[in-house]
Amino acid sequence: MIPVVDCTHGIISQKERIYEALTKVGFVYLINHGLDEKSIDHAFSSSKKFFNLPLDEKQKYNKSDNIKSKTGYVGIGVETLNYSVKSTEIRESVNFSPNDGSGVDFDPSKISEIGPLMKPFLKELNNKALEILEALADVLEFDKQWFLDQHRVYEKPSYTSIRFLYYPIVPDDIRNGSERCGDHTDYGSITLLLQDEVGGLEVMNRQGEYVPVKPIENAILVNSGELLEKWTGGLIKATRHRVRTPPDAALRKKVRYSIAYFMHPMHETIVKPMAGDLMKYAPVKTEENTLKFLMATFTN
Ligand SMILES: O=C(O)CCC(=O)C(=O)O
Ligand SMILES: [Fe+2]
Repeated sequence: MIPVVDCTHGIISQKERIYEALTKVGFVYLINHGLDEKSIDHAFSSSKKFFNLPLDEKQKYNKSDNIKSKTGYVGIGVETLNYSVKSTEIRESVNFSPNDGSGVDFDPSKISEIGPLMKPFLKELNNKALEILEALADVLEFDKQWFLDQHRVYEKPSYTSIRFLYYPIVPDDIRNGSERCGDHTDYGSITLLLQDEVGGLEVMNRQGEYVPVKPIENAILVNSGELLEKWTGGLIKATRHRVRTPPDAALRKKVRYSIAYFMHPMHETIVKPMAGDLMKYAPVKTEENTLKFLMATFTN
């Protein structure tokens, strides 16, 4: 169901295929994307070391009560992505942002399990996300610089963040279809997801049915968020997705790790349709729009 695009000759050379996948499915797998595999392995092993710490150690890095901050450790039950249902989602995460403008300084290199290599990795992911956005601008016939100018996230505050996700074993008596991550769309511009081999991610098709996504080793799974849908007047889709425990009995006993890079425009950016149906969405200010989601999904 999810198109696989080989980027051996560069992201830009595959711009039409990437665009087409995001308009039809809202998700696309990129292989041979140029992101260093050693950096990916290192990121996963750091994540495992961190989540293996005792709970009280992890809680020292708790997300601040400042709702405007997206960074820090988020324990089980603190965040519910499907806020219309509010059942506990069995997931932990730890989040870092280049600059979320909250004034909360949460530096990954201060956690010895995560270490100093995380900053260059974040930058690599950021560059990859910018490359994808530039390719999309090209297909949409926007100014080549358009998306780049809205995502200067190292210079100005934004909700751009990297999120290490850990899904512990789900007890057998919990079966609600979205035990690990509730049904949602991402609310930024694009998300780059790296996942281990366990599986469980499901993406909604156009008939409204959930379809499992098969993990592909070292591939980047890209999906478009709400703001890209608005910017393109509905041409590019923000598709619903969730993470459930796999039905396979052996896999159900496995913990799962994934790493997501959420690219958001700068707080100050006003997003309004520039293609497709120009009347479909009212303009939104990025910071306020995202804050609305944070208030709905976090219990603190
Ligand atoms: O862990 C995953 O595979 C997906 C997580 C996700 O969709 C999210 O955090 O927005
Ligand atoms: Fe998501």
